[in-house]
Amino acid sequence: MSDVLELVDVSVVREGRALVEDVSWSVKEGERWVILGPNGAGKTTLLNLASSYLFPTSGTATVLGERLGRVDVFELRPRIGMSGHALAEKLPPGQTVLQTVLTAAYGMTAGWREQYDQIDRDRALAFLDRLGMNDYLDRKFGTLSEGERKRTQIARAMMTDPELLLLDEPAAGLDLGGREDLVRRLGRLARDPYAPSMIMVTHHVEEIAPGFTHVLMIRQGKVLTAGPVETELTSANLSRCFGLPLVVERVGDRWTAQGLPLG
Ligand SMILES: Nc1ncnc2c1ncn2[C@@H]1O[C@H](COP(=O)(O)OP(=O)(O)OP(=O)(O)O)[C@@H](O)[C@H]1O
Repeated sequence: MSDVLELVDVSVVREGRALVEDVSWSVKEGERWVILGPNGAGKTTLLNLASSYLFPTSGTATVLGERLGRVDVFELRPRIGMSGHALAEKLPPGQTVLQTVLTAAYGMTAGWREQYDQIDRDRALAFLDRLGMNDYLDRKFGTLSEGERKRTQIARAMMTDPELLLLDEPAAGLDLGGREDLVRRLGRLARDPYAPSMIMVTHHVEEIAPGFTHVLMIRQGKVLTAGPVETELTSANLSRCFGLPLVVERVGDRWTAQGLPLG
C-alpha cells in the first residue's frame, strides 16, 4: 500500500510557537483515520497540512506522493476532498444545494454556470442521494440546518472523486438524531472499499463511525499515539490525551467515553 500522507519530523511554527512539533505520521491507502485531541492541540493544523493549505516550517510533508514545497498545489488540491467549517464559510449562501455540490467539479466555491455536463449533474445527484439530501436540491445552502450543511459538504467533497477525504468535525453542532444519521452514513462510506482514504477530526469518540481503522491522538502539538483503533483507543491513552481520568468502552461497533467520578 502506498502512502497517502507522510509527515516526517514536521513542525509548524507561528509567532515563535510550535502549533505542531516533530510530528511523524503516515497514512496508507485505504486507511480511515480519526484525529482526537483537546481544543488547541493541533488537529486542524494537521488537516491543513494534509490539504496542502499549510506547509511545514521544518520537516517534510508528502501528500498523495507529492512533496509540499515542490509540487504545484493547484494540481494537488483537486485530488483532495474537504469538508469543514472553514470551507462552509466560503460557500455562497444563495446557491442551491445542487449548485453547491456541482461547483466542486470545477474546483470553485462560487461561479454557477448553466452548462454543466449531464455526467457531473448525475454524479452530484447520486452523492446527494447517498447523503440523504434528495429533498433539498433546490434549497439555498444558507437556509440549511447544520446537519444538512454537513451532509451537503460531504457530497461536495466527493464530487472530484478525491483520493483523500478530509473531514473536520463533521458531527459538530448536530443533535443526537443528526449525529447518528451522519455516523451511519460515514460508516457506510468508511466501509466502502472504493471510497477514498479518510482523515476525520473529531472531539468525541461517540462520533467514530464503524469502519474507521486508525486513531491519532495529539496533545499540545505532539503526537501521543498513532495506530490501529483496536490497540490505541484505550482508556490510558485517552486519559493522557485529555489530561483527566477517562474510561473508554466499546459498545458493539461504536465507542463511548466518560470521566471517572470525582473521588
Ligand atoms: N496562524 C496562527 N498563529 C498563531 N497561532 C495559531 C495560528 N493558527 C493556529 N494557532 C494556534 O495553534 C494551536 C493549534 O490550533 P489548531 O486549530 O490546530 O487546534 P485544534 O486541535 O484544531 O483545536 P480545536 O479543537 O479548538 O479546533 C492553537 O492554540 C491555535 O490558537
